[in-house]
Amino acid sequence: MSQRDSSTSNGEITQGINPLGLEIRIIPGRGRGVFAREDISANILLEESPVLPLTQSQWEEGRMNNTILGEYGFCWSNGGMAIALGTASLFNHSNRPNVNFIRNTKSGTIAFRTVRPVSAGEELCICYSADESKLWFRNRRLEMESELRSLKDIRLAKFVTKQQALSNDTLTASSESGDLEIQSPQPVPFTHDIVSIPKFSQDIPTALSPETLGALPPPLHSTASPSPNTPPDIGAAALVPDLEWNESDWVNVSSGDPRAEALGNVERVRGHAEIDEEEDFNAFMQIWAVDVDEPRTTRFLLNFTREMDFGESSMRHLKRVFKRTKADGQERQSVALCTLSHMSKESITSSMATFHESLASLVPYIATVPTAAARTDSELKAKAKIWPVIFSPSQLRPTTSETWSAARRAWVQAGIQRAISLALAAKDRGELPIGVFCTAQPEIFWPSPEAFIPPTPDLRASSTDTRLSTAHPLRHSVLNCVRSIAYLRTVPPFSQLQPTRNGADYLLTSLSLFMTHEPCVMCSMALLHSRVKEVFYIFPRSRGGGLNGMGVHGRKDLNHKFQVWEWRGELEQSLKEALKVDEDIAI
Ligand SMILES: C[S@@+](CC[C@H](N)C(=O)[O-])C[C@H]1O[C@@H](n2cnc3c(N)ncnc32)[C@H](O)[C@@H]1O
Repeated sequence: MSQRDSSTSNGEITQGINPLGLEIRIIPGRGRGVFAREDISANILLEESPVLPLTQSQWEEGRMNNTILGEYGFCWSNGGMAIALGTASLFNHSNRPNVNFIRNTKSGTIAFRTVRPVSAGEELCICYSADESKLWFRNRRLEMESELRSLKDIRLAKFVTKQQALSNDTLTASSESGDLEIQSPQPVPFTHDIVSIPKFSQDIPTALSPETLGALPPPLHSTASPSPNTPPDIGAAALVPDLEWNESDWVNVSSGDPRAEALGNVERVRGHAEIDEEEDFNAFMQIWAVDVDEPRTTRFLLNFTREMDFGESSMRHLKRVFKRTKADGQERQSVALCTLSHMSKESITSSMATFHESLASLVPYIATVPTAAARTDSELKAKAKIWPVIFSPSQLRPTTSETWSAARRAWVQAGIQRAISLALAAKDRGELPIGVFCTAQPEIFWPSPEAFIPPTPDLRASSTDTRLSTAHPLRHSVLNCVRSIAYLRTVPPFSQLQPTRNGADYLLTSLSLFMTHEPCVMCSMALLHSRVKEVFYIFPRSRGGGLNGMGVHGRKDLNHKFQVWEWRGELEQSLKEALKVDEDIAI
């Protein structure tokens, strides 16, 4: 860390007054730290610090994490943060702390107690987090180390002068052999000569303009009139003439309707994340738990778990208390505490003892519990035998459209038919027979507003593949469609709409896409970046597909997920032949 100036004008460190005579000292690489001047026994109250509590919105809106206060905040109630006043706010972190802290949100104080005997001269440390990845100063150090490593690589690539190589040698040696536990690397000397950045040639335009970008044809679903300067379709987005999109095709189809009989269903294409999630639903994890015979003790324990901030997200599905009947007919209550990585057994034991004497004799043990909530009655019963969990039927994902209303299935079929018409029209023009139709889901099908950003109404685009006519390898139908929607959003009426929510006017946010063919990996990623809501396609690819193949739509390591459905309706053989694409060309 950068060393904070904590000394007075005459160079001495400012010492607070405290009954135990704790001393503040500067430690290289850590700033200030608090030290014991004398031996201190275990379980001694070092300080009861009053705090400055800040609500979650005060903390976030004030961007406190980006200020110096971000390094001093303690998690507080309701997502808020608190700054402890007093010497205790200078306790550094150790993963084997000798000091424990208990927050009391009612009195607005934090009590700091020794967890074991501390010798004179020892630094007093608390544990900021058992999860190393949450220690911001460690992350900073790792970043600096990686910068050092890349400097070394550059040097090996002979981009650095002999003199610079010497200075880097010194740096690298100190970072590799130094005490990485606490030492930050020395600052890296800045040199302009390590890599030379090529300058842009004068020929490259510095600003993008309509001339350099090329213009698009007029939007087909908007009332905007073409600008007189707009050249005819140059194939940039290949908007095709708008076909009739007639609500009456689907809106009145009800289950008794003979038209409903002829509707094809769609089946969910599950990505990797959904498959993993399914496995998680039947998996188990381990937590710390304690057994209690006295209901009164359970109440103290529940207060303790609240004070300790044990509301971890990975345990929200678990009921905190598991009531069991012992062989002698007496009731025993098992209480879930926290995950194994959240806190060590020793820290829990000492914290319980500090919290209340009735908890001092409890011994945490490892309990095996379900990793997820129950989605069905039978899951609820089966999991309750291991550890009771909450009931969450909404997490049961439909795998087919069989349970959807006839109108919704008719809407899907209309979208699919539209994509087929587009593909056939493209084939007539000598293009690959691939069609895409993008539209907003009608309001009657919207899920609950909290779970969904409402789509821009009436925003639609139809597109086809234009790789052949433009001799442009990137003019895939999906990319053309994304380009069209991007353009439509820049012209009236869509450019004049106020987004209902932040991000609601971003590309394909909450829109649905109907396609004849499963998109390739590039197009699947474009859909992901565009925030599409759902994709329906007819033909999976045998290889190179981004959805059925690579599962791009459901990866945990990507920042957006969307649903994918394969259409399983009847298609005439002649139509299948007409829509065949040579995957060697089209991938
Ligand atoms: C709450 S403050 C502790 C007091 C701080 N050392 C000071 O001088 O004000 C937290 C900051 O101390 C530093 N720190 C705490 N524990 C550390 C450790 N184990 N190793 C390196 N730096 C540490 C980090 O810069 C962290 O952001």
